[in-house]
Amino acid sequence: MLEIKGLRVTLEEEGKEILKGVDLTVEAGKVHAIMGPNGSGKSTLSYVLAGRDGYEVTAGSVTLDGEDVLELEAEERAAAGMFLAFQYPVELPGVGNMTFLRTAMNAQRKARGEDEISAPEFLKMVREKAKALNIDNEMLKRSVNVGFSGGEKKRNEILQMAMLEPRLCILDETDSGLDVDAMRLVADGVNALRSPDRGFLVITHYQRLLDHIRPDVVHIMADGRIVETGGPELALRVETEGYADIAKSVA
Ligand SMILES: Nc1ncnc2c1ncn2[C@@H]1O[C@H](COP(=O)(O)OP(=O)(O)OP(=O)(O)O)[C@@H](O)[C@H]1O
Repeated sequence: MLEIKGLRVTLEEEGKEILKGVDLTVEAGKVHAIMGPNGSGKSTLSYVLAGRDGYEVTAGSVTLDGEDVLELEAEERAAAGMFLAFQYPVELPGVGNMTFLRTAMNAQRKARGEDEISAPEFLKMVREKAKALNIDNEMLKRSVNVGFSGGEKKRNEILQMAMLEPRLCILDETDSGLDVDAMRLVADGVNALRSPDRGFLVITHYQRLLDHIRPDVVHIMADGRIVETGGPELALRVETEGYADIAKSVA
């Protein structure tokens, strides 16, 4: 489904190379996790996939179901079914959470040539999904993420993901700053979305999220490359050995 080949990326302003040849394939129905030391390029990879400005792709390719992702604008990527839950969700003062969700859903439906979702259908869906994530009606009425606690912002990201039902979900450190109960809710939200035609790329530092979201494949990124790939046991190895020992065993 998602195929990344030899991806090299530099920062536009400084010309510093961050990604140094990333190869990664995420199949439909699979959950891939990426772990790795601070500064190894994990967030950069997610930003480049989402189409954020400021990065220059100097080599390699990214395709989603055979379509060249790098040629698409950020909103076209979303319409193609990519969703990114950010490490630092943005606040949108003056934009109501419900209005935002409905507008985003309808923009995607329009791009796919589908009819807009009706108000009653939308309300039913958002209430149901918000309830599962312990997001109350008052939070749905507030401006997007404004004054939300860190954990509330992360749960709100998962609500967006649940409403948009993307083909490829990318979660960038969605577990950071979550208390144990909130992490469970986030993990349950992700697990509820698992399906044979949906793929996940989960960036995380902690094994504990992966205890709840059982990944099919775990990758270790170091210095802008995927240096090791394995099953869930690789995440456990990181927990006990740390990255330095794994990097040594790879070198
Ligand atoms: N806009 C920027 N300006 C300067 N340096 C940057 C910028 N964006 C990324 N970098 C650098 O690129 C490297 C990779 O950063 P990135 O955020 O992708 O790492 P990460 O693996 O996600 O780290 P962490 O685990 O700490 O979140 C770091 O050294 C970072 O300082």
